[in-house]
Parts: sequence; C-alpha cells; structure tokens
Amino acid sequence: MSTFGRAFRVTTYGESHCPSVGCIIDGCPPGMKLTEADIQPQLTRRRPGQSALTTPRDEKDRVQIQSGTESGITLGTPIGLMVKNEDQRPHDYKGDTMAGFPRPSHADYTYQEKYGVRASSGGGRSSARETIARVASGAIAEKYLSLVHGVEIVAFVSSVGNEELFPPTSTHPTPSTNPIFLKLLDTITREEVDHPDYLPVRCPNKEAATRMSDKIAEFRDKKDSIGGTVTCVIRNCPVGIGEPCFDKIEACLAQGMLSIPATKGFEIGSGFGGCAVPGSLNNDAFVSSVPVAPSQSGVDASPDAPPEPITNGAKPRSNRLKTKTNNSGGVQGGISNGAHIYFRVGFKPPATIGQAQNTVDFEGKEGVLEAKGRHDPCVVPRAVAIVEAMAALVVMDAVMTQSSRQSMRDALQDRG
Ligand SMILES: C=C(O[C@@H]1CC(C(=O)O)=C[C@@H](OP(=O)(O)O)[C@H]1O)C(=O)O
Repeated sequence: MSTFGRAFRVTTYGESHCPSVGCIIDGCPPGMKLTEADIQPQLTRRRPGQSALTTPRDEKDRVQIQSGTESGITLGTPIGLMVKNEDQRPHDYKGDTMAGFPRPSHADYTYQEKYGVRASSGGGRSSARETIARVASGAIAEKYLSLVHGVEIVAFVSSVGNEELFPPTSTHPTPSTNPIFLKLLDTITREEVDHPDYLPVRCPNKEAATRMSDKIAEFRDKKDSIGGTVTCVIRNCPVGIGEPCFDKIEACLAQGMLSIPATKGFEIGSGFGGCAVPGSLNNDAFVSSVPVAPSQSGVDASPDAPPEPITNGAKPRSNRLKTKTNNSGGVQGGISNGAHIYFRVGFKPPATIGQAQNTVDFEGKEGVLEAKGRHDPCVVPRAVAIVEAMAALVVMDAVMTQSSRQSMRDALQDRG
C-alpha cells in the first residue's frame, strides 16, 4: 500500500522517471503556519547529487504545496505536495543488459513477478525518489510536534561497513550503556550532524566520519557499494503514545523504518546487544520524578524548556516516575515512558553496482551484468533525513490517536 498512518495519513505517488513525485496528507491539524520553507531544508538534506559520495543524479527537489493551505496557514483539508523529476536518463536502462537482466538484490524481479509489468527505467516505485514524499510530509508532522510538544528528532550515521561510531567493547557491548553515547543522545542537533567536519557522511565524530567517508569512496571506486546504520533519537516525546497490542510505538517505528528502501534491520534501546545480558543489567530501575510547579520553584521556566503540553483545558498529567537507565529506549509495553526514544536502522549495500556480476536474465539465461546509471555507493548519508521523517510520521499519528482518547476521557471527568 502507498498509504501510511491513520489519523495523520500520507499517500505517496510517483516513480523514479515519471513527471513528478509527491503525496497527499489527510488529517493535518488546521491553523498551523506552513510554507515550502518549512519543508525544503529536509528535502535538501535528502536530495541526490549533494556530494561525491552520493548518486550524481542532479535533482533540485524543490517542493511545491498544491493544496491544503491559504495565506500560509493549514486549512485542515488535504495537503498536496509535489516535486518534479527533472534529471532523468531513461536510456541508461535500455539495451540488452539493463532491460534484460533483473538486477541482483534489486526489486526488478519481484515487481515483475508480482505485477506482470514494471516501470521500464529507474527503480520505478521502488526507487529512493519515493522517499521525497516521506521527507516532505514528515517535515509537516515534525513542525506540529515541535510547536506543541517540543519534540526533537535527530538522526546520524552510526556505521558504514565495519566502521562504527561506537564499536562494541567488553564494558559497553551495546551503546545503551555507554555514557558518551547517552550524552550524545541528550544533546545532538541537526546543525551539529551537518557540521562541515561531519559531512558528507553525517557521523558526529570527525575521526569516525573520515574513516566512513574513506570507506564509501573505496567501494565507489571499485564500482561496488557498502551498507551502514543510522541511529535516531526522539526527545520530549509525550508519555503514553503507542497503541497495544498491534500498534505498539516500537512496532510502528519498526514498520515505518523497514518500509524505507534498502532497510534490513531495526533495533530499539539496548536492541540485540541487550538480548545477551541478564535482566538484572538490562532493567531500567524507576526513580521518582515529581515535577516542581513553577510557582514553587521560584524560577521562570527556561526559554529552552519544551512547551507545556496542550490538554484542552484539562489538568496536565504529571509524569510521576522516570528511569535511571534507558535500555528500554523510551518504550515499555509498547507505550512511550517519557525517556528519549532511540533506535537504529540497518541499510544494506545498494543493489545496483557497476561491477560485473554473474547472474541470469529474465529468461534464466546465464550472463554478466555490469549495471549502468547513477547510483549511491552507500545510502546512509542521505537516509538520515528519511529516518527522521518516518519517525515524525509515526509519532504524529500516535500523538493524534492518544490525544483523541485523552480528550474524550477528560470530557467524562466529574460526569460519573
Ligand atoms: C534519484 C534518486 O535516487 C535514485 C535511486 C535509484 C533506484 O533505483 O532506487 C536509481 C538512481 O536514479 P535513476 O532512477 O535515475 O537511475 C538513483 O539516483 C533519489 O533518491 O532522489
């Protein structure tokens, strides 16, 4: 299906080589200021042609809002977003080789088998061009979450091949116990991730970023490709989002992330590393967290503090407890507990490589494929913006669902 979400519902359209890609968003709250300027920065972080380590396809990826706003304010009606495909080279996909051979590990074969027909050039619907619509709609969800709840979502590259930002050690087999990692989750911003020292890879450590950049260049120069991981943190996520049993927040995050092209893995909190340690080490003990009311504390709220959540006039609910550690990654029982939600997404090496591969054509005849075209040797530097967008879409949908439950519960108060 091409629709994601229930309350905040995004339907994406477009193939790699059709006139445009985009989406319709249904359910965006009315009355929010919104212009292209709110959306473009994330599209620019995702766009192809941004460095020597990405696909050279040179798209500007300028977004146009087609509907759903007037005078820069959302109307609550469907928002249409469109980005033109401008730099296509369909002839790269013509001829005996590219047209005749399903690219190993690409979607060519399965699309052909499933639909009996497929887009004749590019990745068609399976192309990373489709992620433009996710990034554009995610920017809108994120704007609301930031304005109303102070939510912050930041992703960064945590590995390329075997080059890791936090390699496992005997003391910290998983980063969830590493104080440097945890401090990074507290403070990292998108501006830091895009610091010139960390570009073009977007790994927030100069030495690791250089190792990763060299690794990608090495595989690009061999006409090969390499995989990697992206870590993402969601700060100030409201407590209580996630809909057990099947729409637990981590299940929705996993689905959202694993719907991004080229993903092969997802872990949250201590993840797979946490599965190798006893409960006594993995459990997150609780401590009291009774909030001090501003009138009692004698100090004004910090200008950086997240805004008070909007509760439609009902009494705000205090978060009575917090955890000392956060191996759970901010989620228990599939419901957010107020701690940072953090997770890691694994991306495989891109399937399209220029190196000769022994394979068979669509008829089963043996041959050699040397793929043509302009392709990423590694997707993780551009995937950072896509992971952030999918996180925003998941959280927005879950916040809207919980807000509706909460306001109906509040309406019942004192009425028996
Ligand atoms: C253009 C983008 O990525 C493209 C993803 C892609 C594929 O097969 O997935 C193939 C290449 O493009 P083309 O279809 O022109 O050969 C990539 O450059 C993008 O992400 O914007």
